[in-house]
Amino acid sequence: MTTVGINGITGRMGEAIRERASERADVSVTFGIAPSEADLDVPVYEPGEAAEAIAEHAPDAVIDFAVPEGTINVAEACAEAGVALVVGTTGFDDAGSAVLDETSNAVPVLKATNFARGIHALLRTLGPALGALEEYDVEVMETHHNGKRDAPSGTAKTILEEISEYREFDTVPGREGIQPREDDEVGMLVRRAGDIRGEHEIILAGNDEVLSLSHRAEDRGVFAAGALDAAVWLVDQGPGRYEFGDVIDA
Ligand SMILES: NC(=O)C1=CN([C@@H]2O[C@H](COP(=O)(O)OP(=O)(O)OC[C@H]3O[C@@H](n4cnc5c(N)ncnc54)[C@H](OP(=O)(O)O)[C@@H]3O)[C@@H](O)[C@H]2O)C=CC1
Ligand SMILES: O=C(O)C1=N[C@H](C(=O)O)C[C@H](O)C1
Repeated sequence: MTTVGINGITGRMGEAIRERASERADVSVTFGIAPSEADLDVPVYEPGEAAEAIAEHAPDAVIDFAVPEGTINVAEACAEAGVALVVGTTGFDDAGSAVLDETSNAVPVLKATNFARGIHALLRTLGPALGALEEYDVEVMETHHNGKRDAPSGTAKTILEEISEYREFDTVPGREGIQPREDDEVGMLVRRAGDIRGEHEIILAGNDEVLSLSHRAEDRGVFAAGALDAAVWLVDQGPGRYEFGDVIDA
């Protein structure tokens, strides 16, 4: 049995993880961290009490779906206590990413911008598609619920990074006015509406044909399941940085 604490336990993903974990026998949520008070079936600590919470519950791992400053706070506590860290939070700046690198010198850290297995299958099809359609224009679009803070999504940034393995381009965030498309650009379109869980689409368009690669998460349970799988796998690894692909390939 893998025991985990959730950083951001009162959020949309915190709730989805608690729900998914309650259906599994291999993992148990023993506490959470969030700024607001909450009456849950596990104790909830304030971010300033992260070290105390970890010392008291001695979890095998912490799963983090919060905000970047909250991730940094809990990462430091995990490094100090020797606890594995799964990071789902998106929107880090370079300094935040450096803290995760530093944390991984002490403990195993697995960060993924998307814990849906379908997204990883999509990412793996992207290279061959770009290789086969070298002259085609590429555009990326993501759509999320109206409560999402960061844009473009972490997954969209991962998709752009993957494209950059195959092409040199400038990312153009939407277009306005007179702005004809250049050959070496990728448009990055962002939509926020309703309670859409998360949609990503890449089009490769030539003359007279369009290849569309798309993924739609229909329930946050799909991210929660992946994050729990990642935690169960990560606790057996040594200090270092890991990706969700490592869990999928294991
Ligand atoms: N990698 C993936 O597969 C996925 C990643 N995400 C990412 O996860 C993150 C959270 O998403 P979502 O659950 O929708 O967001 P929510 O806004 O619903 O939840 C955020 C949670 O973080 C808590 N929080 C705020 N500040 C801190 C802090 N300093 N320390 C600890 N906890 C804090 C909030 O508490 P309070 O309510 O008290 O403010 C809340 O519990 C986002 O970055 C999102 O992009 C989301 C889905 C999938
Ligand atoms: O905030 C969300 O909801 C999501 N965030 C992740 C991202 O930024 O890519 C993953 C998923 O699309 C849902």
